[in-house]
Amino acid sequence: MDPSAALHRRPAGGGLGAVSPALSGGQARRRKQPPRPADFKLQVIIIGSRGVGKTSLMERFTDDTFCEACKSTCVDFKIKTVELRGKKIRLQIWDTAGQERFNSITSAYYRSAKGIILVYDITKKETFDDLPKWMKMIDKYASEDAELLLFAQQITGMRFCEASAKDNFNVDEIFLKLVDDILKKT
Ligand SMILES: Nc1nc2c(ncn2[C@@H]2O[C@H](COP(=O)(O)OP(=O)(O)OP(=O)(O)O)[C@@H](O)[C@H]2O)c(=O)[nH]1
Repeated sequence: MDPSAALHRRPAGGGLGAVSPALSGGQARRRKQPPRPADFKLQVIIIGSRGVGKTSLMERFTDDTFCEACKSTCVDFKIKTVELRGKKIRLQIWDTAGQERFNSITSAYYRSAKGIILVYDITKKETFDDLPKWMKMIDKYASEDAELLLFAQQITGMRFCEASAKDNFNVDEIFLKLVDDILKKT
């Protein structure tokens, strides 16, 4: 089941904020309001070579945690809801494997992504040298209107962001910038 489906289910019989006429005023006031449903659901995918910090980036953003020795990922996702431009946006963030042998699995997640974060590690030149390979994957599998954000280095036509999942530096800003750019297009 798509885990995002539950969020869009409205309460039966009356929509947002409706209370049963059988409840007295006091009871109605005490009753917890259902959370406002999200205005948008967006999928963001994080790609890049092995060990560049994709999982760390996702976990810092979604759970505000940092793992010193993360296990290598195949595919995983986390949810985070953010508010931006007066809209509530439910982000489904997909963390993918850096290992090439998983490309046939991870490529299936590109198509539905509205935002792509391509990560490399400024201390590992080989992860920079791999960028053309990732760009080819994007060209081949991603939607043409997906917003792309390169994480750590200036490349013509893309924005530049440096961040650290460990020090919690710039992580929220990166995700919110990407979502803001997606919203501007909707
Ligand atoms: N010092 C430092 N280490 C980091 C940072 N981000 C991640 N790491 C470390 O780098 C290692 C790899 O991080 P991961 O988040 O697992 O990398 P990944 O890109 O998801 O790896 P794969 O799933 O194998 O592709 C881990 O040991 C992290 O603790 C950072 O900002 N600073």
